[in-house]
Amino acid sequence: MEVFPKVLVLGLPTCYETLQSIYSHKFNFINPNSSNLPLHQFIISNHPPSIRAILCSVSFPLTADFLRLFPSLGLVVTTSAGTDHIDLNECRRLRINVAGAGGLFSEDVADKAVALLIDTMRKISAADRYVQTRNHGGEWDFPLEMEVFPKVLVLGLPTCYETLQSIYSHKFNFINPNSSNLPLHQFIISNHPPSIRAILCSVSFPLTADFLRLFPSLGLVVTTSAGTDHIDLNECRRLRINVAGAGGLFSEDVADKAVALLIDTMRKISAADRYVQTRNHGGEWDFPLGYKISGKRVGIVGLGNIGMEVAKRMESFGCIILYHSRYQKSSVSYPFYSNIVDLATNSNALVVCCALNEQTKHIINREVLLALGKEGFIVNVGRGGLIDENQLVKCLIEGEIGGAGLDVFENEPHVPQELLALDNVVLSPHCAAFTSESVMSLCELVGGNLESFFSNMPLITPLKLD
Ligand SMILES: O=CC(=O)O
Repeated sequence: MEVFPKVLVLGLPTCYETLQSIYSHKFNFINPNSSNLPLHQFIISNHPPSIRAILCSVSFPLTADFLRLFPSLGLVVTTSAGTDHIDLNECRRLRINVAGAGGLFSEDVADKAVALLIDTMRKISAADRYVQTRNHGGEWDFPLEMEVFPKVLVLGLPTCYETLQSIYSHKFNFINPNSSNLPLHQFIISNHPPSIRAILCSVSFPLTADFLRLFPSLGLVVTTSAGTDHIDLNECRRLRINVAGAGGLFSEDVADKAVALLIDTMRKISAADRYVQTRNHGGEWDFPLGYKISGKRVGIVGLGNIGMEVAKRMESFGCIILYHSRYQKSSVSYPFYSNIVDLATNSNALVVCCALNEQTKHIINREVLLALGKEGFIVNVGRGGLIDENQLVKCLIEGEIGGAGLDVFENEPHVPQELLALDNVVLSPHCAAFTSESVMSLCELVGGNLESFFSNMPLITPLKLD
């Protein structure tokens, strides 16, 4: 055999066994794997100056030092298309020829690339594992979502979510903790928090600083509300997380609801309904009188978009509008009260529709309620925390104010039990913003903000954070 040229085999190429069976009558393959000697000793024992060719796979790095062990080396043949495991500069310097697999594998590698892509996007292997390992007999519940869609974590199950999901699930991979039995924290961990770049939330989920910090790649919070008091905006600013809200989308709907609550409490609409529904004697009607709307002085707390819409509506009922706001507005002629107790003293009804923040928390306290008086009414469509709820309940029970229409509460979804027994109170489950129409518009707005964010375009309703 010594007459056949020596070929040193390194990294045991996949094709070696076949190659050997075909070519061993032409080449003397020197294979370190067939020996127990350490590689270096094996090479020395095979007289390196007699080796003129090396056959190698990608798994063996042919370094300059290694190549220099073979003073007669004239050829390196690698069984790969790539040659990054070979010091080509040294080959050039030592005039060693190099032969690779060229384009031999292109079609096979391309086939595999396509297979991997389809497998990851269509979850072929995951589906196989699912069928192999699932050991219960229930319905198939293999997820459709393709991981290539950007993930959007959904928190507080926004009212518009079902519609949004039906319209946008071909664009976003909505991750909804309510669809899982895992506790929230565990659900989040199982969804790889660094892969989550957007959160969609409702007012009912407090986005605290600690929570936001769970997501190192978070770039967007979209809330389905106009109010943003449930979000730590300072932390969003610090972490450079964009925030998009509903903007003025709901102003008319919320104003309609405020007017409805005011008229309901003053004219006792819900109470009248209860009276007719539950009265079980056949005698005369003896339902108590309500109050005329026209001519009443309506004090608006917070003359923003919603406040302006309430003012417009109540003016058309013949009411006189007064207001309290952070600043006096030069664009309106309604009397401005910088002191809210003075506003209450001069109003028959207060409609609370400002944002909740450190300055406005409990802006309606006992003093304001007493100033409003025994025939005064209050409506809250802002946030529960704007009113000191304990004091409100007390004043209602003690007859210190005439009645209240409440869409919001301090500790939602908790509603103080005492309120349920009162006939001069109208209650609503924080839904002033939502109508069939506004929910459709909200879906478009939320979807538009998500699309803008993921295509690096400006948000439609960005919140100014600085
Ligand atoms: O309360 C609802 C909202 O802020 O939009």
